[in-house]
Amino acid sequence: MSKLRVAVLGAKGRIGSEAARSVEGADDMELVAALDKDDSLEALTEAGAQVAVDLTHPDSVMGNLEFCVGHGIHGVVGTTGWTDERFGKLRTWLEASPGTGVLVAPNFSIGAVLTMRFARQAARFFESAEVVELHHPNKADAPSGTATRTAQLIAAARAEAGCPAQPDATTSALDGARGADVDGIPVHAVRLRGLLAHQEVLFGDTGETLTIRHDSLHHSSFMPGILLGVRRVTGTPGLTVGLEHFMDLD
Ligand SMILES: NC(=O)C1=CN([C@@H]2O[C@H](COP(=O)(O)OP(=O)(O)OC[C@H]3O[C@@H](n4cnc5c(N)ncnc54)[C@H](OP(=O)(O)O)[C@@H]3O)[C@@H](O)[C@H]2O)C=CC1
Ligand SMILES: O=C(O)C1=N[C@H](C(=O)O)C[C@H](O)C1
Repeated sequence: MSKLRVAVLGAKGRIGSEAARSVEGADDMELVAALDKDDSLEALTEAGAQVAVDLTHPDSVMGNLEFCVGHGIHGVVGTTGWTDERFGKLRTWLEASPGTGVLVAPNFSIGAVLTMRFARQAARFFESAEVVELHHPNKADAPSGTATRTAQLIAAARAEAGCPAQPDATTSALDGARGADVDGIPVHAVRLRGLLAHQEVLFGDTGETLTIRHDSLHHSSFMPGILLGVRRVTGTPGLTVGLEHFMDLD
């Protein structure tokens, strides 16, 4: 069987360089392009790339995707910075390119995906919920894409179950002391040398708390998820948000 022709965008970056090595090491894939900032996207079509893995920067990802989708190249996207407006644009491009698929995954690590799933399950049983994400200090965005998604999932599960707003008697606070408000869930971002990517989801109710913690200790934690995304996206036209849709969890 012929190998999947895969390109990596952001191939000199922390995660992109690891992804390029993983694609090269996969028996069913061929790394046909490894591009970084200022490289021409035309190299993707010249190389006949079928899938582009984007691990670049929130400022770059939309331009890359407009090109890829416009040329029928499937996308596997780990880059953060997603908003409803950005998803809207991507959907429009995909509608004009039927057959092309894009996976946007806030986190490719299996443990982080499961953390989000468990947090969603737990959300309706506790009065209070907060998210703390901890990352290396070179990270451009805060809060992390994973923490934002986790908070959105918790908030949606609580709304669906008819949970009231959570208690918080704060009437005076320094700016930022209660974190960012993501759909009513406080999200706190720590940036600390020595860390990679970590998250705690805290739930509390009368007399008990539940903490779900996940730690990515090396960029290798994201690789099985990226390779899974590449294998599945070619048969999944349109937009898929979250690796869980490719993990047969239900
Ligand atoms: N979903 C997931 O599981 C994960 C997602 N991420 C996300 O991936 C992104 C990258 O993270 P990280 O590797 O730490 O960041 P890095 O800054 O180490 O790497 C990004 C690389 O992309 C390059 N780049 C910027 N613009 C373009 C462009 N238009 N085309 C090609 N390359 C470009 C950068 O070049 P230059 O430095 O010159 O700007 C840099 O080499 C972030 O958004 C991060 O949050 C990270 C880990 C896991
Ligand atoms: O920038 C990172 O490093 C990471 N970014 C992603 C995010 O913002 O959630 C995924 C992971 O946390 C690593």
